Amino acid sequence: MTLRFSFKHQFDNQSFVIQGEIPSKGVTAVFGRSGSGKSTLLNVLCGLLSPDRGEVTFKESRLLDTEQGINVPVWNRKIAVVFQDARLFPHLSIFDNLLFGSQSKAQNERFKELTTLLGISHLLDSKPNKLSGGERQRVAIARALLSDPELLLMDEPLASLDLPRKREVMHYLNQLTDKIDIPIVYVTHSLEEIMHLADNLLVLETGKVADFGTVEHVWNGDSLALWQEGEQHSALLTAKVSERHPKYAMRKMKVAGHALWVPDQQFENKHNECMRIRIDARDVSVTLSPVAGSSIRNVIPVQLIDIEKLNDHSCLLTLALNEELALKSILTQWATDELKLQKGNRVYAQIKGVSFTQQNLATH
Ligand SMILES: Nc1ncnc2c1ncn2[C@@H]1O[C@H](COP(=O)(O)OP(=O)(O)OP(=O)(O)O)[C@@H](O)[C@H]1O
Repeated sequence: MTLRFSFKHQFDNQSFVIQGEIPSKGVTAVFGRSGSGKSTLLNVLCGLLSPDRGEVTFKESRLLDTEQGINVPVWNRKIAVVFQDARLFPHLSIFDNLLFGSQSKAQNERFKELTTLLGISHLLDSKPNKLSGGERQRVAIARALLSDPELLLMDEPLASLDLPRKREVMHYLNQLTDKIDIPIVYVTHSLEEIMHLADNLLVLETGKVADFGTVEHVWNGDSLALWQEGEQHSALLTAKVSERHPKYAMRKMKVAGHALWVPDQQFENKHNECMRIRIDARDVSVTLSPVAGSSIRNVIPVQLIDIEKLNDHSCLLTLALNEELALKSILTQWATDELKLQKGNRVYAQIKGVSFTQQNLATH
């Protein structure tokens, strides 16, 4: 673990007792309801807020220790922050914005690498007002990284963009996070961003850490239940890209020793790579035996390990693929009764092909 924090702070109407550790690699998403303390945590990490009591240690050096009177100022922490709005200087070109406050020279390899990775090389002579919101945000990310930080904090960097722009910047961020080797702490309200970008997930609830772990672990646990109400339940699994179907444009994905067939989408170069796959509970149905003559290609033997009543008419089933991984399925109470489903039953999960859209697969 590279970044450790433990602090207490009291605002007029809200107290925070937040402690945790963030690994030295990858993207750690910070998620939680409005007011749960996400920005407060970021502000303490970068030094914009001095908490009442606490400590922050980064790579064994103390950035904050209220007992010892240590509080390294923002500009000496080697931490860069990207905010929701790009905060570019309107009168400067993109080139000058990028070099503002940076040690790097334009010829510098790093400059070339970052502007290429973020797809902004062709924008260097423009002024910020000529750029789209997504492009401005990509410039802001490049500028943050050109200050050679050892830690990057991002506070809802996509929140002010419309959906197509969000996806555009997410695509660039995805490539970037594979290439840069500093840890990123990424505040977001979006499960889609988490699925596509994050390795770890820290969930805050009313000023406290409610959960922390790999994205898959936290996603499939209970702490995201508020965000996955009713029809929105899903399971997030890791799948290995395997062979293409000899006749049809379908690709085999291996999940927990089972094969899932999904529409083949730009997977040629990804053989044997792992991807994330989100399977929505509404796309999973249950049969007591494999049905002959069904149109559904994906039929997997599972064990029913939990039945939860969602409302008057539907139930949420948890279907174990193995000891660690499970699918979720939403069935009507009627079907659950008629099939006499009970915990422990061995049944078959049928997964509809519609579950495998581009949005449900992440090259993470
Ligand atoms: N400077 C401040 N002065 C007084 N109270 C504050 C201050 N900053 C934050 N708070 C309080 O702390 C709470 C948590 O704020 P914070 O910005 O950390 O939440 P958040 O999880 O980032 O919320 P959001 O998702 O809405 O940005 C706020 O609801 C507010 O009540």
